[in-house]
Parts: sequence; structure tokens; C-alpha cells
Amino acid sequence: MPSRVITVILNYNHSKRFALVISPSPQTDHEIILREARNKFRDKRLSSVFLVGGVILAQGEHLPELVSTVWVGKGEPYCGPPPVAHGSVAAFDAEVHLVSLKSYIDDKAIDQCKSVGRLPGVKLVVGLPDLHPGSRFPIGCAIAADGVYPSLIGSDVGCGIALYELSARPKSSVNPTKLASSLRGLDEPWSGSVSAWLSNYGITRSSAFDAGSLGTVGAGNHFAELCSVERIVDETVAAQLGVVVGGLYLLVHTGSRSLGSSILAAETATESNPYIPPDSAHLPEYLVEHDYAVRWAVANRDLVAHRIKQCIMPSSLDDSADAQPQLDLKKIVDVTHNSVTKHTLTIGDTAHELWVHRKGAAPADQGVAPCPGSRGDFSWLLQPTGDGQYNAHSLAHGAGRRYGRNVLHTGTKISKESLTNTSMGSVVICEDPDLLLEEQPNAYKSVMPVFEDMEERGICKGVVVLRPVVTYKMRKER
Ligand SMILES: Nc1nc2c(ncn2[C@@H]2O[C@H](COP(=O)(O)O)[C@@H](O)[C@H]2O)c(=O)[nH]1
Ligand SMILES: [Mn+2]
Repeated sequence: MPSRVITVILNYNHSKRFALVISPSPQTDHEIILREARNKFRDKRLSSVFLVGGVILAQGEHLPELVSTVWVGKGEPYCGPPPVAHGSVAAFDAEVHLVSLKSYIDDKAIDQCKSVGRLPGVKLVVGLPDLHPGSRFPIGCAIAADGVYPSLIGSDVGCGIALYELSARPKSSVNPTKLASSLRGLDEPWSGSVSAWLSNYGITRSSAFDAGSLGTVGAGNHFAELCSVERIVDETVAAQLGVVVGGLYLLVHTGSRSLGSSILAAETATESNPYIPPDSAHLPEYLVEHDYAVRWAVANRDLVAHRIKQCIMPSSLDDSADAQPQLDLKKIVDVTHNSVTKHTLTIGDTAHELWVHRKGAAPADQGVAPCPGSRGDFSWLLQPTGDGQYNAHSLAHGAGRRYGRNVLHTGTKISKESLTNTSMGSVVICEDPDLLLEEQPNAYKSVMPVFEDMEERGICKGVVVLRPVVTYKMRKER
């Protein structure tokens, strides 16, 4: 078993806790946990190790694979959270489906899918062809369970990708360098009324993240990309969407920024992967927060698009003077790829009402979904097909990472110029050198096999192929 990190909590005082790395060792996990706990908590009397629900880890035993939190005590009864549903930490094996013949899939991601399939209540795990390992749970994956595991959705609740029309027929030919230089001020807080913008999405609450973050792309894997149409594969669907050759479009990939992390942090304050059973009184409370983050993320993508249009096609409209600012460009599609939603799925011969967790998976029951490749590859618009049973009503949300971020800092040095000007003729704006390197096209799998794997499995067909023109990540203008 490779090294793993667990949280050790003092049974009678939950504010006392520490992270423990357990590496392969001749000692048992029981011995290692007690030795370290006695040291850290300065109490030689510590003698018992509990798993969630009060199950005792016996002397000489190793921890079950999926356990990430333990409580240590000195003989008193267990004081941690109640047992998980089904009353046991022993998990059941779920079905694991992989949609991949051609796409590269890291073994670690498959192991993560199998581990998740052993969590209580999980009935089906679908690894899509963009599947790749996450720090704890797989990405590019849909997980159907009786109840909800907030940690499986990740911290960026509501993250997704939307496509907007900037211009159906630009007046002059598109010049990537000129367009790139017009994208300014996008990392600054927006000057308009964030509460008025949020009210367009039915959001009347406010958060500490509204003023500084709403309308900004955010770092990491997020991006805004101007694209042209490379090829129309399905004329009928493209016409329904209003996507035409010669048009200029905008893909926006961003989420709920720190709002989503704050929601996950609240759920995981005492346990790193809590389970909310379907009949729990907490489930509706959690869903209120989840839905808030999902709507906030939609509002965020729209505001990023609105600001980008203002940069490229400045109008007389001054957002700071507008009492009720509105999205002023046509949105073609918007899909959320980190969320949980309810679906009916037949497992074996039985139909189940299940919560489908999508961690980097596009819904396949809401019409056309974007599948971005990378800033040096094409992006696809996909029409879902089939009955959604094999793929838990989900599609790949992108090409998926091929290499972890650290790997990209090793090897031959690549010039800034070759990273900011791609082989597709597009321009990249990213003034953070680390991010520029970590998000380079080579970091991602090729999108074509990802698309072909899904098409061959009968879960989607191609509609439009988009070519990147300018990819905006971030500027350092302050
Ligand atoms: N068209 C572009 N696609 C990109 C870019 N950077 C990443 N990607 C793709 O998006 C998904 C997003 O996945 P997430 O897990 O980070 O939400 C990723 O799998 C890539 O395929 C880009 O600059 N342009
Ligand atoms: Mn995302």
C-alpha cells in the first residue's frame, strides 16, 4: 500500500487533531497511530483507535483502505460522528464502467474509481475517457450513490463550461494578437453591482467572495477562450444552436471560486469524506448550499463573458452606472461539470433513484455539451446519444490531464514564446510562468480519442469543432 494521509482526532476533544502520513512500515497502522498520537497529544494513556461510528481498530490491525479519519481515546466511549449509512465502514462493490479504448488512462485513476466503488451506498462508477487521478478521488468520473458525498464533487462546486456567441460574422478578419491585447482588467474586481448581477440568477444572498471574485476567471485550470469554427459535423444541430462557420465564439471555464471551497470546508470540518444518507435531514440543507454555488458559478461565467465582450466590443454602457446590468451576448450552452443531481438508473434488473456525483463530467441529459481539448487542441460540441444507463447520463468534460503539474516543471526548458503562441496559431495570455508551463497543451490528453471513445460507445455524436484563437488565463496588471 502506498503512503497515505489520515486525520487523527482526539476522541474527547475534537478540536485537537493532526495529519499523519502512514508509509509502508513493519509496524501495524494501529501501532503507528497510537505512537504518533501519544507524542502529539502528550498523553501516554492513549490506547484505543476508533473508526467512524465507533468501530474499534484492533491491536495488530491495519486500517481499511478507504478510512481517512480516526479518533484516539484512553478507554472512554467513542465520541465521534455516528455510523455511516448501512452501519459499517465495510463497503460494497459497485459496478465500475470505463468508457475508454483509445484514450490514455492512468492506472492510479482506475484504482481511485475502484476505491470509490467500495464506498457505502455507491452503486455505479463511470470513468469517462478524460479520466485522470485526482489528489484523492478520480476526475473525469460520474459516481451514482444512494446518498451524497460532498467530497466527491470537489471544492469547485458548480464549475462548468459555457459557450457564447461574440459575433456571428465579424466585420474584419480575426487577428489573435489584436484581440489578445484588448483583453484587459479582467482580473480586477468588476466595477458594477455584484448584488444586482446575482439577482438576475435568483441569488439574494451575499458572500465574502462576491465583490472580489464574481466576474473573474480565477487561476488554475480555468480559462476563457475566443474560438472560431473549424468544422461543422452536424449541420442540423449546429443550425439549431446558431453556430456558423466564420463566427467568433467564447468558451468560459470557471466555477464558484472560493464560495464552493467554503461549502466543502463546512461539510468536511470533522470528517474528510462524510456521507449524507438519502433520508438525512442534512441532505436538503446541503443541497441548498450546493445549488447556491451552482447558480453563482453560472452567474460568474456569464459575467466573465459580459466583461470580455466589453473589452472586445466596447459599448457606451458603463456597468458601474447601470443599476441592473444584464448579460449582453447570446449564450449557446452552459453545462456544470462539478455537481450532484438525481437520476433514475437501472443497476442489474432494478431501477434506482440515485444521486449522480459529477467530478469533471458533463451532464448528458441537457442537450449539447462542450468538450474542450486544450489551448493547443480543438474543442468539441457534443450531442449526447443513448439512454444514459451505461454512462450515468454523463460525458467527458474535456480531454483530461495527461501529466500532473509537478512533472511539467522537469525536463527541457520550453521558451515563453512557444508557450504563448500555440501550433494552432492561437495566442495565450498567462503572465504567471508556472501556470503557463503547467497548463501547456502537452499537459492534456489529445481530445480526438476522447471523442472517438464516446462516439464508439454510443453516448454522443459530434456537432461542431472549435479552434482556439486567444486563450485568456490571467494578467498581472496590479
Ligand atoms: N480549449 C481549452 N481547453 C482547455 C484549456 N485548459 C484545459 N482545457 C480542457 O478543459 C478541461 C477542464 O477540466 P477541469 O478538470 O480543469 O475542469 C481539461 O480537461 C482540458 O481538457 C484551455 O486553455 N483551452
Ligand atoms: Mn472545471
